Amino acid sequence: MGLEIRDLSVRFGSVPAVSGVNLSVAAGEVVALLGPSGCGKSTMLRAVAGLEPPTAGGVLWNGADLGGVAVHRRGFGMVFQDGQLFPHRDVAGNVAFGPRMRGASKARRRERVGEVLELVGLAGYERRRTTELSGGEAQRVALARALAADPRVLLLDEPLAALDRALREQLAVVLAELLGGAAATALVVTHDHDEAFTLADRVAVMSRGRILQVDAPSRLWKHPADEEVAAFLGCSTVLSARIGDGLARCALGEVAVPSEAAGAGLLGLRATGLRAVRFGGVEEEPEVVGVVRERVHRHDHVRVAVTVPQAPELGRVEATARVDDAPEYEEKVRLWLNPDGVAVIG
Ligand SMILES: Nc1ncnc2c1ncn2[C@@H]1O[C@H](COP(=O)(O)OP(=O)(O)OP(=O)(O)O)[C@@H](O)[C@H]1O
Repeated sequence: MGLEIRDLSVRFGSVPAVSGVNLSVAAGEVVALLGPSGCGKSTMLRAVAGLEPPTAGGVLWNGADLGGVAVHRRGFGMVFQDGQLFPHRDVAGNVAFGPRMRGASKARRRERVGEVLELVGLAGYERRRTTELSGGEAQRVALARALAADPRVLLLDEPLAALDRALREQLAVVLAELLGGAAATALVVTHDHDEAFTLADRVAVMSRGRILQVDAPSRLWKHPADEEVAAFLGCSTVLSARIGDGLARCALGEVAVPSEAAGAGLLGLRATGLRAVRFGGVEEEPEVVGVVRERVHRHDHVRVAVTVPQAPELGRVEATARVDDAPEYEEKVRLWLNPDGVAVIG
């Protein structure tokens, strides 16, 4: 029950934007569609809303096919990147739109507007003009407007993308709480990993019109289904390993893995999965040594690329070092694997 997307395809002329996608969103569940630009996320959301006719397949709500059901009769609420508030109405006028369309009394509308503005943290904003709101406030009003109509499903298309990074991170947490608190059923399109992982119960990774994997964030992070998903989730190095007893052994050493898997496997390493530490030649040479070939200062760490003399086949491998003791260019460093940045592929 809930929302079901079944064998959905949408073509634009010769462009297959969405190709045979299956996905279900249970009542009260938040699912994020995550993928690079042009992979078909927005088209899929628009097809669910009824704004884009499917070439094949369809969308069901609680088992009933929505094929012939017009956009405004689907009972879905939409929020876009730029809010699209009605400029000639104040905040209350925008938020009351849904309840007014459904014939709610004036008193009930006022009550509902107060409730949802409170929910999005904008109590008292009723009479504000939409042109005088900050970007973050405008998006919260857009969300309030969608929520006020008591939608069966919220469809959010990059709801925070127009905001600056700090505000985006802050509002993602607010939105996650809000969706959870309202037990909302939602499908959220985003190209931002952190946003998807913050908001969603499950994340669907899309590429070229298809869904590659749908899983809970923690599972997706530790067990990407294949190398493409792993690369998309930031694994810049893939290397073979022997896995057993909760340990993976590879050319860069040993690391704890949560995998039940045993035998030959593939590890995906994010830069945070490999730490580069100076040893200055004072101590005995460590087991796994890298030579720094590139270094870039990032906000809270130094990103280095190293070559590993004992595993030249890996080429340059990304690793992280501490800001306050960052190795120099060409310096030899001790390498160790950090389980937080290591995924078991497949
Ligand atoms: N109205 C349209 N007419 C023709 N082609 C379209 C149309 N809308 C989208 N496309 C094409 O369909 C594909 C998927 O586009 P879509 O906007 O769904 O991707 P997206 O993943 O949402 O990308 P972004 O993150 O950049 O918004 C792209 O190749 C795009 O160029």
